[in-house]
Amino acid sequence: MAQSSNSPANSRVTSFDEFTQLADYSLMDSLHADPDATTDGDDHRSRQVFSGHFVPVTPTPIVRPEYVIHSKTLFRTLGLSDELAQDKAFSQLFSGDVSVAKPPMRHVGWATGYALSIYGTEYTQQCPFGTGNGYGDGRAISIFEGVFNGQRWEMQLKGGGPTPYCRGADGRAVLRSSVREFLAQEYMHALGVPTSRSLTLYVSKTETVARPWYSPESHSFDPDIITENPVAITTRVAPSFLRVGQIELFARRVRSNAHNQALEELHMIVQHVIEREYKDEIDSELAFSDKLIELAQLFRERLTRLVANWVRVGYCQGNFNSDNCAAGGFTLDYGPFGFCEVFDPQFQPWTGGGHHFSFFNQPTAAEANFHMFWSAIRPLLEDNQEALEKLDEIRRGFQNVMQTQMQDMWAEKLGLREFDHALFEELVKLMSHSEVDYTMFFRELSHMPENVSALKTSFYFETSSELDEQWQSWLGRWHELVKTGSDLSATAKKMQQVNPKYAWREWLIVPAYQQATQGDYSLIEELQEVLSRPYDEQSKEMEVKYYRLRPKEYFNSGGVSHYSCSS
Ligand SMILES: Nc1ncnc2c1ncn2[C@@H]1O[C@H](COP(=O)(O)OP(=O)(O)OP(=O)(O)O)[C@@H](O)[C@H]1O
Ligand SMILES: [Mg+2]
Repeated sequence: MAQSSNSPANSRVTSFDEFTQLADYSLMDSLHADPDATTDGDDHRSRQVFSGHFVPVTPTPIVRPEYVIHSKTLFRTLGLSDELAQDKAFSQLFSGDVSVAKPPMRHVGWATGYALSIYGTEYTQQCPFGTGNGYGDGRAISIFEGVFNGQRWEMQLKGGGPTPYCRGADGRAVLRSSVREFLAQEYMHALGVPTSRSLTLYVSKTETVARPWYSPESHSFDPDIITENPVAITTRVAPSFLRVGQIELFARRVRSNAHNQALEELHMIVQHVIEREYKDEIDSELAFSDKLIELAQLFRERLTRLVANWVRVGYCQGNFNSDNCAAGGFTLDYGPFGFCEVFDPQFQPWTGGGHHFSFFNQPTAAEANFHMFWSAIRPLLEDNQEALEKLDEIRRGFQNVMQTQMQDMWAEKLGLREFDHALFEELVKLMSHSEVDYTMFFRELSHMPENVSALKTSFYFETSSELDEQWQSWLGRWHELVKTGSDLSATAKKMQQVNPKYAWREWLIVPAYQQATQGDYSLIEELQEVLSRPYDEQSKEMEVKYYRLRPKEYFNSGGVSHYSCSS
């Protein structure tokens, strides 16, 4: 990738001063700031934001911050030395105190507004003003945009205090959800699934907020107690945090003729999406209408591939609304997520999510988001019938492309050259009947067993001899098909590269954030380590500890098998 002309090469950044030198706001400066905002960003009250692409706002630092963890992997990618994570000024900055910033870095961060569509239906009720003008980053504040080794990244605090979009809430995130988000982002990256990344995590030693949650050993569906939780700030990093909902917000303003710059602001934000997320793939010489066609094509490709990847690794985004759908086609918002343990196509860990966002419904949820994206960029082509037709064709083709991505993914997971419909249908039935552990089952299958007995370590349910026979015959047919590919050991090896050994198991994450509340971060570190190499066999000790079926007591267990989004 080309080195940006005004950024120094940063082979290794060892000091805070060097870090701040990498700030570069040239792209975001091309956008409109909210004309009603104070320039020093100190207005944190919930209010309507009528125009502009972002609101300058300062974060509110957490009180007495303490370092918990940083991502060594991401630090390496960015060229930051590990020591920086515990540097005084760096720690202050990423626990919300932007006053330490030195030019060219700025003392003010920014939050963005976005619209919300749930499963393709537009909502404004979530906005306290009923207009949609008060909905957006309520507790996410970007504080840095810069170029690291030629690549542009944005850094965003989550839990950095209220913004005008806070809707009267505290703008905070609790330690529990911050630990989950921190670990899950890096786990997804290690699995090879496009995602926002984790930079750092700091917790307050004294500041707490109250949230509904589950009492110990609760079987309640909804939270049954209110608990005080330490507040924390995780910083996430991505090429941008532009969401489908953001493009929608500007398109809605065009439709309602909200102000006379509405169409221009929509144009600008879409141009910005191209610049930030698709620059390397879209020829800058193309006419804008052709760029839009390319953008739609590329986003469809990324989104369908993303969702196929989610299903491959057992990930469920329990609230896949357009405001949680990154325009760059990567995973965003690790609140209502979970990973499927006991195989269930309708798995949905988030109690507020409903069936439509369950595990196997994700392709349909993605299509609804793509639909909103398509209808949001359409006004930009209104005077170009030919381009509109091309765009509509891309929209119509979503389902086919999605299906192909899913079938290719299943074929890969099963070590087959081609997807086999009958074999797959039968497998889904058997996996459901035997209540298999999704991750362990495919991992065991990657060792090419001839006999069903070898798969039973992944079963939660004692199978009948009849079911065993069905498995045996399925295995026979599978082996026949596998044989038509390359040699068995090469296939096994390939399968082990798409079927992870180490899964996200919520009951193994819970103790990590609980111990962190007591100031012990060792389990978080251990999890970071195990989850950074999910396809490797790792040590016997790690296998015994982490390659395990979920124990009985964690079924139907509030905060473990299901949870509300009290984050
Ligand atoms: N404690 C809070 N204070 C202010 N706003 C909040 C708070 N919790 C959630 N929100 C806002 O409510 C909306 C819905 O919450 P949701 O859980 O999807 O988001 P999130 O997890 O905070 O954000 P993101 O999508 O940025 O990861 C978001 O716009 C979010 O900014
Ligand atoms: Mg969200």
